[in-house]
Amino acid sequence: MDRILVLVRHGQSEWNLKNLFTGWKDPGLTEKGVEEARAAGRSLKARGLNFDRAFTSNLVRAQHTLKLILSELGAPDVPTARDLALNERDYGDLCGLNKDDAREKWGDEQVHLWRRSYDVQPPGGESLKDTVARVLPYYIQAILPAVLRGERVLVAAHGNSLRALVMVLDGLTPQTIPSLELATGLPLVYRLKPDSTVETKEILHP
Ligand SMILES: O=C(O)[C@@H](CO)OP(=O)(O)O
Repeated sequence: MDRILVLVRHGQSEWNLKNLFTGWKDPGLTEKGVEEARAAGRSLKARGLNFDRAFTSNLVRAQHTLKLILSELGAPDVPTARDLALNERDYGDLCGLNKDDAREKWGDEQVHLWRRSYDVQPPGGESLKDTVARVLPYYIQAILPAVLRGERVLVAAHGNSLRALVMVLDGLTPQTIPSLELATGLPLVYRLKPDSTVETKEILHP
């Protein structure tokens, strides 16, 4: 039985392009983001992958990415669940600020801690640890059972909600997680063992 789990970060958003902290704000994809999502669909197709079930967040950039991928695969009607458990990390008071302006104001090191550390919370927002605490229960209750039933599952979500998931899947630690960056629109293809650990992982480049 195949236990396929594919994770894709949404394509470039309007606020990624403007270099703004985004979090739970809801900008759409740029033209480049649309093209990245289509390219992700094409690489999944070229790899012979199709899906029985999909999961996404309640933010449009992830939903639109999923829609474009499924349309490239010629499978627009794959049953899809949307849940805010998969939303981007809430960046709190940083939302809408330019990341370079934030570095000028608070320094590179502090901004890096807010963006990439495991447990430093941005003001009013969620740390990655907080994000893991909502993504992981949803993964265990909703996503993993489908994968273990043999359904091929696609998850279209966000940089930090997926870093939370990859941290668990890849067994990364609070010390090693800061160096994990997920590119927009690059599918991570996991094949799981029956005990839900990772058998193989592959990154699909266009
Ligand atoms: O702004 C955000 O919400 C995220 C993702 O774009 O940014 P970062 O990569 O800094 O965590």
